[in-house]
Amino acid sequence: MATSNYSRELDIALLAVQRATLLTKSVFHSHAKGTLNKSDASPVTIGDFGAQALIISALQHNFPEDEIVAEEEAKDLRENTQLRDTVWNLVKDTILPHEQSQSALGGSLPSAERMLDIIDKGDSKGGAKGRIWAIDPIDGTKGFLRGGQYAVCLALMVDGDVKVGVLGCPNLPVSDSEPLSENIGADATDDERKGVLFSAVQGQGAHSRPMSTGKLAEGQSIHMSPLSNVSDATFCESVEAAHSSQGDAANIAKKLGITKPSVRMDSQAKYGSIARGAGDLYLRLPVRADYVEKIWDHAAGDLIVREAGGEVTDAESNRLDFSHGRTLLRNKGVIAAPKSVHGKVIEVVKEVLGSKSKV
Ligand SMILES: Nc1ncnc2c1ncn2[C@@H]1O[C@H](COP(=O)(O)O)[C@@H](OP(=O)(O)O)[C@H]1O
Ligand SMILES: [Mg+2]
Repeated sequence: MATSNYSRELDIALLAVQRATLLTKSVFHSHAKGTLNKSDASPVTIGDFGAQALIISALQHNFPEDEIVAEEEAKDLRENTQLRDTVWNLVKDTILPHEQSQSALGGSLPSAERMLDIIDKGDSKGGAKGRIWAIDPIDGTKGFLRGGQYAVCLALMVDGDVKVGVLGCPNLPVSDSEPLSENIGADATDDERKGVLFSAVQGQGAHSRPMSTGKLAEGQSIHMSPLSNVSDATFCESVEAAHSSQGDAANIAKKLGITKPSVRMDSQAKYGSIARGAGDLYLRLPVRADYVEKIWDHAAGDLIVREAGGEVTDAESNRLDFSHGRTLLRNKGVIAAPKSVHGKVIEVVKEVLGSKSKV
């Protein structure tokens, strides 16, 4: 088979994520304005289903043979017609303003029933063979609900290896050079300086572009910060203490000589932020030994950081392995850092986590 540069996959993924992100934003605003009161469902439920439907419909139109691993299934919508109709009304009204994108994405979805079937196409078991897309329609549920950071995430894996990754981050600054503020996780009232799409293709670098409502601009190349001294690092972690041990992260930071407070934000916006050099490290440290990470929470971010010149591994320094189904069965935790300091960070991570297991 001829080698692919994945340019068509990237174009479709960017348009699909742009359209889905616009839908999630409109759900958030309608909810905030009280115009979504016909349903009792949470706005995140509505946004999740709607975004997943839009992305899968674009993928099915363009790549009908590909498999899809997505977070949601349509069961709840089949049982609740009011919820189904709320989602359907949003999905059928979410269009991109320029003609060309509409036809590239296959136009509008034909009916509410068909929308449910499309949502259920995300039930692939994943695995080590073939072309498989991973979708998280709203990553950072908690961030979305509080008006903070969240991301619409899409990645293409081929034989278990991530080839294309796109993250739609509507509440991050447009500018790659804006440093991370401590309250970025909470204070994200959107204005025209917010909203960014990150993307990467294996071997072709990572890029960012504004999340416009119209035709997308050319991507700007992004890079991890050229950090030579790890003690100068700004590190990112989850807002949710249940998702990543903030105590372990604080111990690790202290041992590395880091004095700046951590920047807490929800979702894969953390991967995008360090890939553009706005922050330096992303530490995700297991809280519960039995929790297994999901591939849709990491596939796009993993490629974007690595293509920006960073290294992404688990807490034991193994690469994230996307070839074992819907979860990262073989990995515990995530450590993402510029190549220059990743080894040093891992050394300290092992020291801190290792000393805990001996207690
Ligand atoms: N105990 C746990 N440990 C680690 N991650 C968890 C977790 N419980 C849920 N998650 C995942 O953490 C994701 C959010 O990551 P973050 O904390 O970086 O914002 C959630 O994605 P969703 O928000 O899409 O459900 C969910 O899949
Ligand atoms: Mg998620």
